[in-house]
Amino acid sequence: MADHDEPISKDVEYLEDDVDLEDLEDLEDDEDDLDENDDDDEFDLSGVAPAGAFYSAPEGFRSGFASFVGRPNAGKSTLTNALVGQKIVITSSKPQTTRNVVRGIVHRDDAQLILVDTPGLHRPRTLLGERLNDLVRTTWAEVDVVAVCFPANEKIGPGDRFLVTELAKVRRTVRIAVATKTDLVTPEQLATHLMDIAALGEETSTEWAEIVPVSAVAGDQVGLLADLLVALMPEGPPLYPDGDLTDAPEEALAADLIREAALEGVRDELPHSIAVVVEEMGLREGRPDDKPLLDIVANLYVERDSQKGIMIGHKGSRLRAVGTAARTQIEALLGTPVYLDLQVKIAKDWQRDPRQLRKLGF
Ligand SMILES: Nc1nc2c(ncn2[C@@H]2O[C@H](COP(=O)(O)OP(=O)(O)OP(=O)(O)O)[C@@H](O)[C@H]2O)c(=O)[nH]1
Repeated sequence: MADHDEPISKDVEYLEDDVDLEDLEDLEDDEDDLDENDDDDEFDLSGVAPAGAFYSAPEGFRSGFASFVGRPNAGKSTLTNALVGQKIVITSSKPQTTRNVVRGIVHRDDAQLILVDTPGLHRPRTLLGERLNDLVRTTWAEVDVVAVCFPANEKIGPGDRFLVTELAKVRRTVRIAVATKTDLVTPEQLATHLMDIAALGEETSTEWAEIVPVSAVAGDQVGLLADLLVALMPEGPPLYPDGDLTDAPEEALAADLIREAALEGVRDELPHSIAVVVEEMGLREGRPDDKPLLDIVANLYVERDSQKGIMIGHKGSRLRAVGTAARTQIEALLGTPVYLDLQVKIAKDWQRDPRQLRKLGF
């Protein structure tokens, strides 16, 4: 009988704690060394312009940060992609697949809008859940505008109320409401939805600076939403070079795309058990300039042996399909042919283990 694991990975590996105190102390020593060098001309920065001064801006230029929030599946990632005009944030029909804060950048003649895509806020059940909620609140306090997404095809419910109430605790940040997926409802249903959003605002003492209906899929009102967001940004120079679409490291984008591919067709608890870490990424040496090849070595972590079997599939068929789908997406994003070495590993109960969470980047 064939061993299903055979072509992919023979051994079951557990994560090791590879950050130890000694490493941290070494780092502190290095910082001391730098301090001692303060007088050295070697660190002369006089020729370097201050941050923001690299990019000149016309009068009245605006720049700032906006974050889309909302219940899982509300359409936040799809909207970010529609605004930026290129696929940079993973979208999936499974809830809560967006873990990283990935920014999309909208470049316009009059403004630069930096979109921060956060995970959904939810009642925490695990340590991971708590950390994610902290991350969300920190993001809310730092951005210029928080845009709460309410899918038009779903009734406003306790989850939305919880989120808007939590958001009300963050002072200063401007709030707007976005009614998403308007292509899925009739004008009458949309009108009711918009009134429900207004009522929720009153109930939670939230002042919506705008209430905007959009459909990212139909491309309806996406431009208007961009205009409204820009109008709410402070005046200031562009913060990123022209042409940058995201400042997330390419490793994180690749890891997201692998996770997205792995999530296709799996159910129940498994989506929450998957984490992807890109271990290595680099252009293969010795290739002709016109035929580059990007090598990516990635590990897909699950929590249990049974899940590993599901991920790998019969004779490795599922993992191969995931690898091919992910590779195609990464190639499209980065514009370089990719060789993807993908292995499935077990990190036992990683969602509940602080050491493992750190190792996996949370
Ligand atoms: N019909 C329609 N579907 C949409 C629209 N926007 C998003 N969707 C679909 O809704 C689902 C969820 O969209 P996402 O953008 O991944 O939602 P999200 O809010 O980022 O989800 P999480 O990351 O799980 O919080 C996907 O299947 C999208 O294709 C829209 O404007 N119209």
